[in-house]
Amino acid sequence: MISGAPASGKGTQCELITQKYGLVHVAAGDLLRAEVAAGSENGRRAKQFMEKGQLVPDEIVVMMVKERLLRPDAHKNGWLLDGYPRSSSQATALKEFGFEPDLFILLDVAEDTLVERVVGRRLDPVTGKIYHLKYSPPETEEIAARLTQRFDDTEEKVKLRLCTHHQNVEAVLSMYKDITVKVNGNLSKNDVFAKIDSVLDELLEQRKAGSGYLEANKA
Ligand SMILES: Nc1ncnc2c1ncn2[C@@H]1O[C@H](COP(=O)(O)OP(=O)(O)O)[C@@H](O)[C@H]1O
Repeated sequence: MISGAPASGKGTQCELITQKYGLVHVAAGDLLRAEVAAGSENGRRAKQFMEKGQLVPDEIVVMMVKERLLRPDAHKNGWLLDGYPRSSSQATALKEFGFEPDLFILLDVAEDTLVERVVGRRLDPVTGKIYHLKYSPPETEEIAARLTQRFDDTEEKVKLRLCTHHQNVEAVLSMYKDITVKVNGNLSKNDVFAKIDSVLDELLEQRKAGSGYLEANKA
């Protein structure tokens, strides 16, 4: 699981993590935006909350995330949950569905950095890649020309989302304190990934050693 304030770098780090570890990236925000784009009833309802930077009601988000996690690819390759859970009720629902995370990564970023990142954030609708006009500019003019901005990526709206984040983050953290790794998200995206990569690598080593132990015991 990866968590953090709006624009703390969750989506950017998920791109790098899934490239290296082959996990299925399940981002609640992306699932919701897909429903909004599809014009579904859930999407129409969700947009009302998203525009105010408020959490979309559990009865929409929880089922959406659960169905995605139950798909074979997530079961086979493992999942990287991004932007969920954002409340204790969402964390409890996940546990009741039998989904237990191995690691909870919390990206920690200074507030003024977050606002600057949001205002400059752009998305490539063709590849889904995340860019920043100043810190991670598009590689080509062609990409630059088609970049879009999220409807909730304005200075006024990110302040609302930050408020929502601060209201909920402690309750969620308290449920994963034994597996939480806090990562300094103010660094460059590659330096942040280097830290996350070393933690994941160590976890895999432990897992292998552990299974080796179990195998040895069976023999
Ligand atoms: N787990 C969630 N529960 C409820 N609403 C959510 C959840 N994740 C995302 N949302 C809604 O979608 C919006 C965008 O979320 P996201 O794409 O994760 O962006 P960010 O992390 O930058 O806020 C949030 O402001 C909120 O309205």
